[in-house]
Amino acid sequence: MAEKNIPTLYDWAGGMPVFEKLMVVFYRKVLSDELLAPVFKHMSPEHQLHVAHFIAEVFGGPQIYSSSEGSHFKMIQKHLGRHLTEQHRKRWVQLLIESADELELPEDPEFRSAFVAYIEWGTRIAVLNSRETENNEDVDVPMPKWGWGETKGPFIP
Ligand code: HEM
Repeated sequence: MAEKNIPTLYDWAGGMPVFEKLMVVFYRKVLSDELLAPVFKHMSPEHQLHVAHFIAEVFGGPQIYSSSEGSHFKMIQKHLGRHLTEQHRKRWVQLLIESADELELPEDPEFRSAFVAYIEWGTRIAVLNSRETENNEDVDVPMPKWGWGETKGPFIP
């Protein structure tokens, strides 16, 4: 397959409606989870939409989060001083994967490998940032970009 025809993870997942629905289902689970509910009880009404836009952008979607809602710097800022634990992180990952299954996001090994790799990376960064009280990043640090990685996808049956 010519490189220019390789879809982004965003397109392969089904575009923005899929990311927005994913976060609705995910935060419903989060708020009824006894470990995570206290962490998110003060989240803003826009939170789930912002996270949907953030992840969509990382996966090659439109620059909605970084152009009008926040920046990578601001996202880091939101995690500072929250003292997230490995237990929080693992539950977050588990609930997100369950939500992806429920919404029938693509199940092919290539997509799921790239998806989980980002979630694993992003949540570990969030935990590290949550131990800091100051943001040591550059204010204009670019958004992360995530592609197919080692699988060089997408899945071709
Ligand atoms: C890939 C991993 C993650 C991404 C991409 C991410 C993304 C974000 C973004 C974009 C915001 C800002 C939302 C806004 O502008 O309103 C945010 C805030 C926040 N995140 Fe994360 N996050 C991740 C992992 C985690 C984990 C593992 C936890 C805890 C278990 C967590 C807890 C929070 C909390 C508590 C806030 C602030 C909510 C509020 O009170 O408004 N995040 N995150």
